[in-house]
Amino acid sequence: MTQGALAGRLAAIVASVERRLAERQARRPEAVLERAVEEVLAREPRRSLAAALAGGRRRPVPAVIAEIKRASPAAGRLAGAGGGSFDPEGQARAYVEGGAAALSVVTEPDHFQGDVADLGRVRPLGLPVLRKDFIVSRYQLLESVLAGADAVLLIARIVPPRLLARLVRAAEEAGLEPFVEVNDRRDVEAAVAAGARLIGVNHRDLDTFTLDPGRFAELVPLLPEEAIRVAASGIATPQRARELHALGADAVLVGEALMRSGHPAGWLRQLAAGAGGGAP
Ligand SMILES: O=C(O)c1ccccc1NCC(=O)[C@H](O)[C@H](O)COP(=O)(O)O
Repeated sequence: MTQGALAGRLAAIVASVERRLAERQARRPEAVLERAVEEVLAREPRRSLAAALAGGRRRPVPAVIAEIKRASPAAGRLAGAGGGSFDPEGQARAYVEGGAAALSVVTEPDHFQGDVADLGRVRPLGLPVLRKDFIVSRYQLLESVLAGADAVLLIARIVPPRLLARLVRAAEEAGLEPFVEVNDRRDVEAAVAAGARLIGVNHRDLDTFTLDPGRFAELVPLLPEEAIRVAASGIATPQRARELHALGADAVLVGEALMRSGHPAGWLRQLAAGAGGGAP
């Protein structure tokens, strides 16, 4: 189903996603989800992530997709790291107060301690909600609508180009906006061929989980002018977000720095004020 040549750690993540997916598919047929999706979309139209980020290059500061990430393979536990329990809605409210344009929620449970129910917990706050997971099938797209997502991450690295194109179309047909993440030139070609409008350049190497801070600058000239360009991962300070904006990012996607910050609204306001500097 997915890319045959996935390396060790990424392959392990995708394998556990596929195992859980097969269990859910066996319990609940896709046709049942399809009917439920129609009802949800009739009741609750989706919000546009693209509209929230469009034109970011021409604004004084980039739009921010602020992420709820409970843990990650690279960083370990991030939510409630100080010992307290984690309140995803409270965290998202701080992002809204700080002026975030959209919310991202990492939902993968085994390696990121994610919870798909967080999508529904933050949806009432009114911003477009991006589901970040390892999507390899249409079934997960339907689940994403039902859980409260407006947009879904599609990682070019983990699926062959033809499946990527099918998932982009299937996401749109399900009422979702596809956000295609790229790591290298080959991924960019696949994203463009798939018709992606929202493209995220991830600084994190998905095989080694190490960060390559030069990746956005390297790949941005290959992105179509009309694409909405997002720089993602390893953005530790407002100053770094401004540098990526100067390189042509409409938006930045920030997870760990906001999760670790004692004052995420302040972090975001510092970016909006153009103050830059270290992490608040
Ligand atoms: O975060 C990880 O360690 C990770 C490892 C393997 C695949 C994906 C991973 N992260 C998903 C993301 O895309 C990031 O959460 C997102 O770009 C935010 O990055 P950061 O600001 O560095 O938390």
